[in-house]
Amino acid sequence: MNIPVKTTDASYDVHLGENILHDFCGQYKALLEKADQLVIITDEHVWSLHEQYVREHFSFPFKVYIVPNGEACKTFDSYFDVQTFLLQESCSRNSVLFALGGGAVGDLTGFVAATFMRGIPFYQIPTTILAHDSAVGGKTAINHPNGKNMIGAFYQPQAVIYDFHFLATLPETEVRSGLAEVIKHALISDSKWVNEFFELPSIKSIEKETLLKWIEKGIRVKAHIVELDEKEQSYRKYLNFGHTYGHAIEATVGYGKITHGEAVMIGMIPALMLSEKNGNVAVGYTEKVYEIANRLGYNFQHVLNCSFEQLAAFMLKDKKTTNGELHFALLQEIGEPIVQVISMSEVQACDEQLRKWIKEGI
Ligand SMILES: NC(=O)c1ccc[n+]([C@@H]2O[C@H](COP(=O)([O-])OP(=O)(O)OC[C@H]3O[C@@H](n4cnc5c(N)ncnc54)[C@H](O)[C@@H]3O)[C@@H](O)[C@H]2O)c1
Ligand SMILES: O=C(O)C(=O)C[C@@H](O)[C@H](O)[C@H](O)COP(=O)(O)O
Ligand SMILES: [Zn+2]
Repeated sequence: MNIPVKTTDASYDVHLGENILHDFCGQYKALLEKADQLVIITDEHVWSLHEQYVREHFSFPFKVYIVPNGEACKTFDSYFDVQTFLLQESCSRNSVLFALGGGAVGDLTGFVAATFMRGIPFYQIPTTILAHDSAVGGKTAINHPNGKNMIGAFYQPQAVIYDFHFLATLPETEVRSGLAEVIKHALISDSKWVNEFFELPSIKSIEKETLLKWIEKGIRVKAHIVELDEKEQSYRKYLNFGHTYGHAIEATVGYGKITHGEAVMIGMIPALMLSEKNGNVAVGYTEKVYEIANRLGYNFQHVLNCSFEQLAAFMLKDKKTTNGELHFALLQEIGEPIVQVISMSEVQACDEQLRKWIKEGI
């Protein structure tokens, strides 16, 4: 199956399916044969699990560069190391990169591609559930101690090859992390879809077919919003639902010490509280989401390891903050996102409520 993405900068397809890597090589043969070098950027863990599959199904000669696992690769050091590798291997403007991994590898590789010799083509080969979000839409970045994804570019891939084969090796923690962005896509687009999550007894109970259907729906939501607003001037801010507080949690706890998805799930709780207060979301809805999040094993204890002052300092540096004003993605109704200016004291009230729930239960 293909989902087309058409932005002002680019048009490309997201290819979805089981064992599609080989077919992709056939489909893009003419294009890829023109490149002087193909370089796969991946992380240690993904390569140790999937090297054999890739060697068997990627039908062109390629070089591989291995970066540290997960968030540890979204650093200036890794960025520099990959660029150095490309230069040492005499890569040129005619070379092509492949990001094989989760969102961290994808964000790093995309940023390298955007800047190597002022831009070379790259393909996303996502291997996590979370990357149904990160591989689509062209946000690329590395982190800075002052904030998440602070150094980056909007740079669209040539195509996304989402081969479900890779998902089989994901541990439960990463399924949980990816599911948070799926739930985000549901909350900002479709209240009936959200109800499906309320019925889940556990992460383990999710059937593969259901998960793949949700991934596809999530990609469609993301692609639609990116098409409307590629550079995040308006609608794209909706995709940041849960991220103002979530990114602050991630930066305070320490990059890689909490999964991105867990931080986003935590961040969606204050965003939902604000949506009850300022929008028409039914009073009590946030409690329901908090309960299901706990049932699915999201760990809210991380909040207690962060002071509100630390979180506030990061929220003030959020990319959506302008002139000291927090622009929060909220919901007018479930499935109907909006962006509102929110005062820090309103966020603090939600933070206090959340801490109370974590310490005392609802
Ligand atoms: N660009 C965007 O639009 C966007 C959207 C959402 C998230 N993100 C970014 O994506 C990152 C999080 O994504 P993620 O969780 O996919 O990233 P990740 O690359 O950190 O992967 C998470 C972990 O799973 C491992 N892993 C990857 N594939 C695996 C597989 N098939 N089997 C077993 N283990 C596997 C990795 O080695 C890593 O340890 C964050 O940095 C976040 O900021 C970006
Ligand atoms: O694609 C987008 O736009 C998003 O906001 C998707 C988010 O899930 C993702 O985490 C993104 O990287 C956050 O972007 P940022 O601009 O807040 O760093
Ligand atoms: Zn995210």
